[in-house]
Amino acid sequence: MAKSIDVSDLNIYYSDFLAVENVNMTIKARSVTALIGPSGCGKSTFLRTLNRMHEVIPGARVEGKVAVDGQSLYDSAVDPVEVRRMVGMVFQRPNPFPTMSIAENVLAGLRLNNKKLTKSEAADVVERSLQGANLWNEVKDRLGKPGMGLSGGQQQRLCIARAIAVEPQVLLMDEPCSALDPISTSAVEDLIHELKEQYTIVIVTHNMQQAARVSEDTAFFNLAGAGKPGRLIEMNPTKKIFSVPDEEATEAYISGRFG
Ligand SMILES: Nc1ncnc2c1ncn2[C@@H]1O[C@H](COP(=O)(O)OP(=O)(O)OP(=O)(O)O)[C@@H](O)[C@H]1O
Repeated sequence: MAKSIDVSDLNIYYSDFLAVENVNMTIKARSVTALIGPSGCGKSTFLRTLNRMHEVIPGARVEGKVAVDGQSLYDSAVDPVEVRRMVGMVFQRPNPFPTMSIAENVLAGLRLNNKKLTKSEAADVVERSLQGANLWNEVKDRLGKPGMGLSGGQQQRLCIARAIAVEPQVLLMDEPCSALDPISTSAVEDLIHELKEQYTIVIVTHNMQQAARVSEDTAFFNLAGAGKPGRLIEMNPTKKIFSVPDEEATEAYISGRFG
């Protein structure tokens, strides 16, 4: 089941550097939320706190709370590995495992979680995940061939298949189309539309048309100045952000006056 995310009073640090300050935000279940804002305002940093990938960087830490359906992710009893299973991630550049076949790539996350599967269970997961990522018809006759042999857009959908194979509830996407051509971008955007029936999706994008096309809600982050922390300026329904935003800074950014 897709889950909602509540962020309260979140401060995000790299050692002593406060990169993002005081974020309060509610992300709706089964919906797409876009994070936009100028370079360096902390969109990717914030995104990585939603599945505890931030703390993988030495010295990186957070203060405050992130709760997924009421469960606080940073409680001491919570296993970060389980968090990352529940909250999957797709990166900017497609990153299939180079030595693995298409099918092995889809199964890689399950294998990492030590899940034992029979041959027929594995075949089911591969088919269901590739169907879910709108890639099945294109690859069903070459599942044993290397994942790296696919086009960039196909590789990104393979990475999405790999992410959904472990049945997460939330999918984080960090500029998932920035390395893709317009046709592949459109395929991934169509897929995002379908995936939101089942998953809560948070997507970082530099492309404002893309935010407008794919998301229900948009959060605009900004920087008060060089060396200052990023802040959430405004979060609202995407239609409102792109027509009558509450804040002048949002208006200036979306109309291309800065950023
Ligand atoms: N590994 C790191 N160590 C130290 N500082 C970092 C690290 N990663 C990011 N930062 C800093 O944190 C701030 C936010 O960076 P982040 O990459 O989250 O911004 P962004 O909005 O995603 O930018 P872009 O749109 O350019 O990808 C920046 O000042 C950046 O220099």
